Amino acid sequence: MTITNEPGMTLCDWTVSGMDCASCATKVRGAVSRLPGVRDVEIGIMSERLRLTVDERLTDTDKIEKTVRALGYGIQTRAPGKKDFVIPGSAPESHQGHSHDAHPAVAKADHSGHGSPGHVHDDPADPADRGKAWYQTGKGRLVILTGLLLAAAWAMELIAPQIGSWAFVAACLIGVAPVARRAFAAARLGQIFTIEGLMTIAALGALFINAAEEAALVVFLFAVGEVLEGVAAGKARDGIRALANLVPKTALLEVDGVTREVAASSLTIGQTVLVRPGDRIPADGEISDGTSGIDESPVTGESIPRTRGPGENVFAGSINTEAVLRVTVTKAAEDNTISRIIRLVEEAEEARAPTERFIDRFSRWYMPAIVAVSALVIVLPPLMFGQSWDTWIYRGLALLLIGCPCALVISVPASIASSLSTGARRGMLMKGGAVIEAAAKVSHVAFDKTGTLTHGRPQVTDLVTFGTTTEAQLLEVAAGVESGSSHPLAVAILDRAKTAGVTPLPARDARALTGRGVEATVGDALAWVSSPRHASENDGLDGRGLRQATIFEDEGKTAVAVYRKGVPLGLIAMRDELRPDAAEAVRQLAEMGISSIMLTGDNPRTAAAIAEGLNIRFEAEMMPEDKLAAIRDMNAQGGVMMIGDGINDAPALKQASIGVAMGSGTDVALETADAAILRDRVTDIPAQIRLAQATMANIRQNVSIALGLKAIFLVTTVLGMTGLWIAILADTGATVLVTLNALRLLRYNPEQKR
Ligand SMILES: Nc1ncnc2c1ncn2[C@@H]1O[C@H](COP(=O)(O)OP(=O)(O)OP(=O)(O)O)[C@@H](O)[C@H]1O
Ligand SMILES: [Zn+2]
Repeated sequence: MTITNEPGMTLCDWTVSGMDCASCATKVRGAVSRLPGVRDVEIGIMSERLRLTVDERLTDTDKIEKTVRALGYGIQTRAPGKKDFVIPGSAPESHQGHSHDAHPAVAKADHSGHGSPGHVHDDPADPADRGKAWYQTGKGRLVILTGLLLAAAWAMELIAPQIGSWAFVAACLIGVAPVARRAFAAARLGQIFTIEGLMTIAALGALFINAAEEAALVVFLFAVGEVLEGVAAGKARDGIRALANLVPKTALLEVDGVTREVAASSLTIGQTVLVRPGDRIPADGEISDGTSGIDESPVTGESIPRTRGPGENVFAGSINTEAVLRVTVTKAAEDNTISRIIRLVEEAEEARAPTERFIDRFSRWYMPAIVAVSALVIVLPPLMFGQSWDTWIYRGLALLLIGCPCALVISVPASIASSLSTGARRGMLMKGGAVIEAAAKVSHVAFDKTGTLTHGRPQVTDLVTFGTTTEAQLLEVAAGVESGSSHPLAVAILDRAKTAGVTPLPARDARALTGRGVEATVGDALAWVSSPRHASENDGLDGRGLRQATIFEDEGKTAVAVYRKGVPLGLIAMRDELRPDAAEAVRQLAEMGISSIMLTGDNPRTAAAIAEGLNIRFEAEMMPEDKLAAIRDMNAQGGVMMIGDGINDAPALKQASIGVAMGSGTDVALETADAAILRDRVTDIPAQIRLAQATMANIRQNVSIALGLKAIFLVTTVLGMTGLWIAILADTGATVLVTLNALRLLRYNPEQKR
């Protein structure tokens, strides 16, 4: 679900730090959504991002900050230096002085969230605060508790059991205090069933029935769990952090021959930056001076550096490998390709998969249900069958701990986060869990021909002239008609005219005839460049010309006819080379049980010649609406993934279960598709499906681990076979296990066939 800015509503964008466990996100979401004026809350555990849609009833963002801080997490606005919250109708000045961005110091000092050892940025500046924060994180508590437990055990052995016992009580109370504080804060904000709450009740309850040793052990294990959860979550996040670190912070700005270092985020369009060999390029731009090898692997995943020279585009984050370059900035920092990719990956993490929504709903009643069952377990046997209270209180408390749905809730986002960073490293982007789920189930892949199976850069191969027309005259007219068009065929014709030194004739009223060609007025007559079939239907091509066109088409070339009203001028044949790995991609898909089809507007003979080399089914002479219908049919027979260049086949991409934009470089329409492939590799399509399948398998494993462990220990607890500390292990242990399993996806190589 994406949040849109409806009229009268505003979007707030925050970073929340310290959320390592899934119940954290649930807690923050629950508490914040209770604030008046908050309409919609999106939260990503892995991206640490909190986005809100609010209306005018929320008069001050301080409320959001306070709420999140009260729960024990750090919060910072997303766009430093930018006012990202304006209340409609209120005077902007009243908010200027009251900056929400000026809080980094406060945010830093307040990182008391549960276990966040992985965070570099949460070292509080003040030593006293640092000590406090350290204690409140699981890590600090763990060190202190370890000491206390050892001391208590030693006292019990060597001094007196009674003193040892008290030492355990003390350890338990010290350990549970910060947990209880968080539980209390959450309860005050309306979040009654939290893992901290259950923990506190279980620890105090164990003290109550004189199980101090075990209570202390439970508190200790909980701290262990928090530390491990923090480490694991930090690892899962690293992928995204690494992306964000790709863009250099500073740039060498050149003004009037003088260079000085400036913040990369301050660069504006049109400025010139100097990029030394070995440096990362600070902004998307065009090379104005110099030629060098550019390693784009950080952005597109393409590992072979390419030589780029003046006039060519480069991406922010790529590495200049050889020579000094001057680059003219063409995009502001937030519009850089890499920034768009990062935003996309972050948003992808927040877009919850259907499975995840189901689990969220499930956990909402699961926790209260377990609390109710625990209460019954405590009360019923002693009251009805006269059994011992202590036994059943103990079992009830253990059940409470099993009531934490953490492992289950984190199972899906952890897998998805790992999967997204694995994909992003290879230039494979998928917009969220729902897309991954759909991609894993795909049964058909439909390819557009140009720009996906082929390079999308056709070259003119043959010119045929009729009557007295010369090649120059033919090109003059054709280039004139095509001069307004950006169609790959038009580009090829204009290119050829240029190399032949022919100036296109001036043309006006150019009009695209979808799927057929272009018409325009050249001089005082209408002229066309169109498919042979369209031309022969309009007296632009005679039988002999049509036969010649057929010959070209059988060779896999695309022929277009050029003619004036009733006067055939000639034929232009063009060939678009197949991508070298297209056949391999189709073969891999077939191996995976997925059928491929090529949908093209080109004629059946050219299509057949191309399809033969690929071993792919095809449908030719398809108008855009035919493509839509074909995709709708395939949708009905199971999922279909449509691959296009994302520029002119947006409707078909939208119609498919998954639309994948493919193509390297600036033109990838990241925003229009569900997924994107940034490298020039068709085999990335089967790889992406493999990654999706591996992700879904990982999620299934995680859900089984989480539910399986809970189910087993639920039974053993009620039967009295396992106790409190096993219960806590079953919770935090499962969470850690699930996160570790998700991390395996970081090392998964989707390019390797299974
Ligand atoms: N600008 C143009 N100049 C000449 N012919 C054109 C032009 N645009 C379209 N045509 C004719 O229409 C046919 C179909 O074009 P269209 O752009 O609809 O195909 P497409 O389905 O996008 O192609 P592909 O499957 O190759 O990606 C082309 O093969 C060509 O014969
Ligand atoms: Zn938890």
